[in-house]
Amino acid sequence: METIIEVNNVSKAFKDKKAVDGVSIQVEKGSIVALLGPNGAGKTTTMLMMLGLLKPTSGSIKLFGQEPGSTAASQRIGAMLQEVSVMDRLKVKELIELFRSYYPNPADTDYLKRVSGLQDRDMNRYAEKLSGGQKRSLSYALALSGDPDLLFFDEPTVGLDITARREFWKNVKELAASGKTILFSTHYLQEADDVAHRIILFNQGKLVADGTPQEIKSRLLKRSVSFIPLMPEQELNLKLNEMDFADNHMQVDGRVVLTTDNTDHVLESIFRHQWKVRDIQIDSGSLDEAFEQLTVHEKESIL
Ligand SMILES: Nc1ncnc2c1ncn2[C@@H]1O[C@H](COP(=O)(O)OP(=O)(O)OP(=O)(O)O)[C@@H](O)[C@H]1O
Repeated sequence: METIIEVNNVSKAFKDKKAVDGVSIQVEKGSIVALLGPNGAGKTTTMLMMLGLLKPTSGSIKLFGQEPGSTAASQRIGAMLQEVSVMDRLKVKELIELFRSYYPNPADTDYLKRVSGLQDRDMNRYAEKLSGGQKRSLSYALALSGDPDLLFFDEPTVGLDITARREFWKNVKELAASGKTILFSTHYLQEADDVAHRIILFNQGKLVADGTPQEIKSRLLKRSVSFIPLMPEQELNLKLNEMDFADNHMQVDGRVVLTTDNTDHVLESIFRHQWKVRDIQIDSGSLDEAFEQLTVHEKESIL
């Protein structure tokens, strides 16, 4: 596997505020990686350092083995950042041609039009006259204009309607399947889960989890086993206190609910010790709730 991005113990401080704190990341060719985290977690700052637009306070970053910001690295990357700022007094087609001219092997203009959803009529409009959604389409076309090997998208779907969002991710998956590497930031676990091969979870400048969506979800998700008890209160309490595999238990609407990492162990224990219960159910907690809880706890790590 070819390593495309290498981030080694990088920190970034703004005055006395540590925006990014000791982050290390390696990204392999052809992967789609989500930087996930709440507002202010350090995702954009990390991305700007990878792009060479901000210098780390400490640590090092390499793209394709080169310094971020170097010509060798810049010619192989494209980016769509949160702030869509386009040059005034240039028409859409002029901007696209200008960007294409920066790269040794630019993408075909018709391809850029097609994947970005820009219409023929948009090509002769001044960029500053475009709607918010159209500016984003232009920004996407510009990010792809150099046919880059590595793409950065900072919250790319904010403001897009459902159809545009679906189209965007379909195209991103095709890009990855053709060998491009994609890094995007998002606030939404669901979006990261739907699209990314790997999720890197940020909180308060730190990397708090890194794994496949399945791994991240199984770490975030607490499951529960619940049942209606058919034994006296005293016996039930005794049994609950002896149960090793549950993190905690509570009673809700006549049901006993045991929260656990391992429902198999809890079930096995219930059957082995012949608990008198009925209507056993297994449930998953809400992913969004778990994610929210994880990211509000300062410095908590699930690595
Ligand atoms: N230029 C700057 N000067 C001072 N502080 C900054 C600067 N840029 C970012 N920060 C601070 O660094 C922290 C991380 O910000 P960053 O924009 O990287 O987070 P984020 O995860 O991208 O958040 P969001 O999802 O809201 O974009 C925040 O506390 C932010 O206020």
